[in-house]
Amino acid sequence: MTSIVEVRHVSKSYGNKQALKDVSLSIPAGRIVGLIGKNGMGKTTLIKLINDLLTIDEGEIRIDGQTPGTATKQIVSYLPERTYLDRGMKVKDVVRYFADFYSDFDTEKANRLIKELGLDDKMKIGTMSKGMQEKLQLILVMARKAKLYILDEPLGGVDPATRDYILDTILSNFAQGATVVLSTHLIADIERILDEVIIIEDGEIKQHVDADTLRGEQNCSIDEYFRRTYKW
Ligand SMILES: Nc1ncnc2c1ncn2[C@@H]1O[C@H](COP(=O)(O)OP(=O)(O)OP(=O)(O)O)[C@@H](O)[C@H]1O
Repeated sequence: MTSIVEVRHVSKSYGNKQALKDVSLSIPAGRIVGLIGKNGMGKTTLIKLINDLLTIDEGEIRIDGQTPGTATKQIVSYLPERTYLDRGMKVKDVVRYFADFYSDFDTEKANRLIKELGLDDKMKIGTMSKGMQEKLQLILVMARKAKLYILDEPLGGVDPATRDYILDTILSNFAQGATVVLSTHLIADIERILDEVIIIEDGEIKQHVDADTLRGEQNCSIDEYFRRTYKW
């Protein structure tokens, strides 16, 4: 299987806090991969390195064979942990902005999802709740025809009833053959969509397994296994 993300012996520190310790992993193309770990374990740091938002101390990363940078940003659609949308803009203006900025952005799809998820395109970002802003951000990210979608805590501020809807939106909207990496500590909610699970603890990769294999071997859900093994 060809891999879309290769991380080789990557370490990263903030001052004297080592956030990632000699991390190596390979993510095959076409899979939905969960990056699972408790708060502060290094998920966002790894995701930011993949997105060229932080510099690597040691090791190397390749996205579709290339070092993270301008070229990889063309093929990676990234949902950051925090909302970054301009509060003064209306939903429809943000959609236009994305369409101008990304050549792979599908305006029709974005507008359809905005309707489906019950958002009003005339609303100003600043008047929307945090959960509504998160939904909009996810729509914008999923409306790109990217090779790789990286979603940092996509369910963060969304109510439980909406989570399934969001997951279905992810499932039914990523481009054919693309890869989705999503980070979360809410395993129970997302495990049904995962092909692979990467467990990160204290900046180290503890396990990288096929979701069905893990469930079969352990005879329980990934959520149960994770709670039992990592004292969740
Ligand atoms: N800018 C920073 N300066 C100093 N330490 C940082 C900084 N950003 C992260 N850290 C530390 O690095 C470690 C990993 O943080 P990171 O944000 O990658 O974790 P995470 O798994 O994404 O957590 P969460 O689920 O809470 O978002 C934590 O101990 C955190 O305190």
